Amino acid sequence: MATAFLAAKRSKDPCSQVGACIVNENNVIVGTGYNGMPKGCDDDEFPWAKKSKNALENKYLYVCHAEVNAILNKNSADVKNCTLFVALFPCNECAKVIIQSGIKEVVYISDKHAHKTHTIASKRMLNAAGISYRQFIPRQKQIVIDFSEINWNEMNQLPSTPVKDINAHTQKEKLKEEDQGK
Ligand SMILES: Nc1nc(=O)n([C@H]2C[C@H](O)[C@@H](COP(=O)(O)O)O2)cc1CO
Ligand SMILES: [Zn+2]
Repeated sequence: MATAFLAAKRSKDPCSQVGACIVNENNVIVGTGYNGMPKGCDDDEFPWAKKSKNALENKYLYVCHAEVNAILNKNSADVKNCTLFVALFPCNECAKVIIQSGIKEVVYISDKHAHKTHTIASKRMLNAAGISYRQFIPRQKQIVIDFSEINWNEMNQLPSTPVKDINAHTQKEKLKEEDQGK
């Protein structure tokens, strides 16, 4: 799921950055994706608006959802029996592609559009197709990516800035727990 969230960071959608990550039966990542305009449709030229009276000036007719991009980006022959990790519950259009692609499980974090028709239709199709879905409850609220970590051993010291300390602390706690056989 963290990989899905990392992929989301690449999205140019100013409102909702959504990421998806597909893993195979051995939990190996076979595809990632995020919501964005189709290839050749410049992210800076196509509209990101949501509420223009002219539907052609809103993003919805153009944007490719994270789930579909992750499936299309797969580096394996297919995604049969794979699990899709995605930040938001898939819409009806993505559900169709998920079903047709052979993905067998969807793991999501937020179902904030549960009341909307596209989610209700999505669940109806996923249920009918026998695709399971479950909510992911993260054990930790955040993971900090610290590029300087790679030099820790070399420097033979722990980082000193507050952001780095979050990682240092987590790392130290983890090592302590491992030592204690937890
Ligand atoms: N499961 C999803 N995957 C996605 O990639 N998206 C994308 C489509 C839009 O770019 C954005 C939703 O825009 P907004 O209505 O929250 O401003 O997130 C949305 C959903 C929700 O169904
Ligand atoms: Zn969708």
